[in-house]
Amino acid sequence: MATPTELPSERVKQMFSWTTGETSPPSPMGDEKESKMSQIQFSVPFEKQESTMWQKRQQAVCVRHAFKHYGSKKRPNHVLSNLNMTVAKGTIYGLLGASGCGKTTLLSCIVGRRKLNSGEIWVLGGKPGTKGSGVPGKRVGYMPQEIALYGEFTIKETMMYFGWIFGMETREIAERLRFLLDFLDLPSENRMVKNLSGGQQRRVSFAVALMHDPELLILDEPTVGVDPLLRQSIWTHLVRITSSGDKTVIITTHYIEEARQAHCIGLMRSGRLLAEESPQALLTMYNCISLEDVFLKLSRKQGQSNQVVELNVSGGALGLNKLSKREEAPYAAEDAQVKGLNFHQSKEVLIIENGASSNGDLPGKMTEVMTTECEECTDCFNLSNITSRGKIKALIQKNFLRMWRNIGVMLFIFVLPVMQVILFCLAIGRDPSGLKLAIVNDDVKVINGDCPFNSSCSMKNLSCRYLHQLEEHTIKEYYADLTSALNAVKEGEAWGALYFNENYTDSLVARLALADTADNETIQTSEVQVWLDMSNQQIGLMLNRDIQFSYRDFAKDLLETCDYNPKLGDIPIDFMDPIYGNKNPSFTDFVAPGVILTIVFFLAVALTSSALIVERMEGLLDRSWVAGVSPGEILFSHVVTQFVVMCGQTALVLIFMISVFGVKNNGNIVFVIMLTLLQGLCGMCFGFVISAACELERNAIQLALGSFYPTLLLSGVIWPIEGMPWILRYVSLCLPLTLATTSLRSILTRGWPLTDPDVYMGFVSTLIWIALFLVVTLTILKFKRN
Ligand SMILES: Nc1ncnc2c1ncn2[C@@H]1O[C@H](COP(=O)(O)OP(=O)(O)OP(=O)(O)O)[C@@H](O)[C@H]1O
Repeated sequence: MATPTELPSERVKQMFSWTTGETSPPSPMGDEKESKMSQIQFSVPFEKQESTMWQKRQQAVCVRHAFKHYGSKKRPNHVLSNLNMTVAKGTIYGLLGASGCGKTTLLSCIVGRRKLNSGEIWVLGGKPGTKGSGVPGKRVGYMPQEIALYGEFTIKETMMYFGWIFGMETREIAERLRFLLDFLDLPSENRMVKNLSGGQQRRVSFAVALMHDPELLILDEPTVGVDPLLRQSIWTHLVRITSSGDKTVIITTHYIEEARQAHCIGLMRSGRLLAEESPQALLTMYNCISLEDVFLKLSRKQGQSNQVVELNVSGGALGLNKLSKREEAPYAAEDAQVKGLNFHQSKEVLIIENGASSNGDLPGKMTEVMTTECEECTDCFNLSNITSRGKIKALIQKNFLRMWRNIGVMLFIFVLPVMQVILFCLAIGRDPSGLKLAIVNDDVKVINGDCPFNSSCSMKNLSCRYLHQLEEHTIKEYYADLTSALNAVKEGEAWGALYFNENYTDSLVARLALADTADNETIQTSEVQVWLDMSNQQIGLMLNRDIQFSYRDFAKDLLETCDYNPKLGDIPIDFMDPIYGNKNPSFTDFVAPGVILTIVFFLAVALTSSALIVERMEGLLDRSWVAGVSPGEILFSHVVTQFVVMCGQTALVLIFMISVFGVKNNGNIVFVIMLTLLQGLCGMCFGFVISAACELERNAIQLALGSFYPTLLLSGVIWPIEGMPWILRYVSLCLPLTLATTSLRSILTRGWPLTDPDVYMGFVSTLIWIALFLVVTLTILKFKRN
């Protein structure tokens, strides 16, 4: 591009006549810029020109009246304020500005990662994010400021991953990799990214952006941490790829002087472009010897006059306009000094190898003309679609590799569920044993714990015969008197005290003989008196049950040995064989179905809840999105990976529960497996919701952990929901684990088939929850992407 000093008078005249309508409009980029220069130099008042759709589409990037703020509408942080930018095709555009002035924000809007609050952006003839625009997608190569690489990948795997996402063939990727390794002086392709130095990692990140040879290369500080020689060779490469005219580069850098090699420089401050010129033009216009001085001059000027020299393209004519104070409100309080630029670094002298770049000439060439003015640009480009299979392959392989390379994750996936099952089966549901009972037996003299009795039809020492039945779970300790026995219970040395009075055997025989004619005293003295510590419900109820059942067994045994019908000793209720379960039901069998589902559900939640967050925080999600990966594809790849993991987890959990620890399964194992897998998927989808909703990993962990207990308590896993207040019962039914637990319990303990409502409702509710979670996740991801 011609610099102002080089502008021939004829050309200026031509431009002047264009503004007054004497000639047809010249080419958009060159003439807009030249018009601006002429306005500066010759103070010619330009009339407003409308920037046509045609003109906007001719540029590689065209930004008009861009406004962008972060934060709420009430307290917005304005980052872009009426910014206009024009990047011609086939040029290198250096975007310079102090730290925090909005460069990254502008770039993320250009690549379609963020949306403007108002204004418009045209990239390669289309609007980013619209169907068919190819942006985000493979038309753009984006190197974000952060490293944004998978640390556990080798350089080769990194290239394969992004190459497949861009739809490249493996062979093509390998060839490109060889070139990039050599060009960027990278170490062996088998080195892990996390083991590379910071500078090497940045170069790998740069290589990823170059990988697919995109039409538009957007580089956010690519030369940070790169030595001067390599930095120069990067610039030389950029100049080379743009020289053909069909590749464009936008680059931000804090090394201001290196930007001399750009064809055009945009000086940005406080969300606007102060100038947009070729380096040579800037130096001449502001009479400076370095770009750094130009920037300082412009910034000081802006601060001193409290006016912004703004690139105003409203209506299409570029010009440096003075804004009124009112318009300048966002800047009024801002310090006039330049903030944060690394000026000390930019002093470095660079060897300009390429003449074309140093003299400021633009090698830009106008490519195909877009004549249709379709806003959504659906049919504007006939791009070959990016192979979805390649993307899915890349995403799935990435998920597996990340898991495989992380020992902690592998242990979490396969060892933790087994440990949980083993601990559950060993620690929960077994009857307590070795419970001490303090016994005072005034009926029989007990010496050294020996309480003698005759097991034939004898009516002697019946207290000892009864105590013999009370063998299970208990340890009997004999005390001399009732006071010391009760003290033992009070002090926690025994769980209960049993007292037999001195006439116990005689009174019991009399009671049996006299039946309904027995007097109260006989009845009273024939009773065993029991004091239990009921502070522990499980132990108290079990001892209560054992003491009663032992009496029944003792009475039946006595009657039988004396040739009476033993049934006379039983209560007149006959409990037949249970229809489901057994006469002595196990708590383990009751809890096991819920525990199986809880383990699989929450392991999946834990595994996925931070998956997207970690990628998002490391900038990886952004990079994948800019490369054209959709939220749906990301979710799908996680679903596939998780499903494989869940198959392994389900197999381990069921094998240990059913085969090793003997939890009863009276139903069809296929339905047991299916329901467990579905619950795993449901947990995974819940994890996605958390992952999509939370910005920070710690919030995700808090939410996942926070949801664990309420779900466990309310889902009828450890206590029947019939015991809850009725409102809670309804809440419980609305949770993802409740109906599934009931369903699995019905299959395992009752052996019910899928046609039973109790069973199929578990499947139906799980499927509904999966769909709901997926919809919510996709909605959040899409919302956040916008
Ligand atoms: N996600 C975000 N939420 C809120 N504010 C943000 C966000 N991203 C950036 N900002 C703010 O927007 C302003 C511009 O940030 P941006 O990253 O675009 O600057 P930059 O010019 O690229 O800076 P640097 O050169 O240091 O990278 C800063 O004040 C920053 O704090």
